[in-house]
Amino acid sequence: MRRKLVAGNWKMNGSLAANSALIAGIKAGLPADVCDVAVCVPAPYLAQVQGEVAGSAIGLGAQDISAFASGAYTGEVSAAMLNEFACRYVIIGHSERRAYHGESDDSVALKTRVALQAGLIPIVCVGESLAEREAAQTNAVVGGQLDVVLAALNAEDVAKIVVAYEPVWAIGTGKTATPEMAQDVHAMLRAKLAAKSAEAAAKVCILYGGSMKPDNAKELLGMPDIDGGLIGGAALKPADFLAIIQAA
Ligand SMILES: O=C(CO)COP(=O)(O)O
Repeated sequence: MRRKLVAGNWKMNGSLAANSALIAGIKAGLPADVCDVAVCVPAPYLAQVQGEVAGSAIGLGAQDISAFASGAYTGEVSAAMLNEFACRYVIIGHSERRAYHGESDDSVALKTRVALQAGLIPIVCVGESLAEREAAQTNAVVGGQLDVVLAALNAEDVAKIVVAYEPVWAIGTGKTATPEMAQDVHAMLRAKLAAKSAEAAAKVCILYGGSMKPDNAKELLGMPDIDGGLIGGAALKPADFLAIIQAA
């Protein structure tokens, strides 16, 4: 049985004061040992949040990682730097990075390898646009995105990744995939993992992301191949984030 993971993606939100209040609120209501919990925070706040989650069950994550180890890469944050702040997770290939920062499938695959080599757990994001869904391209697009990552990994490494299915049209829009729609894609992704390694497919958490809220979390998380959530807006409100954790 896979342990569920509920991860908050704070995106480019927060401030020193708001982060403290948010973490304090989550810690105050965090149920004991329900599921794995993480917050993926903007890089400048890694040190702050590392201190504030220390000793709690909340894991720390980053939102991107450099494909390079060090040197003349202005604006980049390396795996070694993430490790210095005790990051456990790193989001890779979020659709916002693919759309606004030219992140390609090949770069996502490379960054996934870099994260694994550094002992970080990559949360590899895949997802289709509305136009692609309407053109019945969902499985081809989403499956193709995962294929590029899987081609870059051996079976042992595949078992260490987390996959997040985030339909682009559901992110921040209030429109959620129905549990059945999400389950169909998750099952397709699980089959791709299984083609690489049955053992890995049984272990890998496949998260759903895209307007997951307290009122739809239970149904989504009740599907056989939905192993948790990658939460945007609702992760910025302690009560909502805690309700999703409770639903898991
Ligand atoms: O992009 C997401 C998480 O990475 C989802 O964002 P929302 O939960 O705000 O739709």
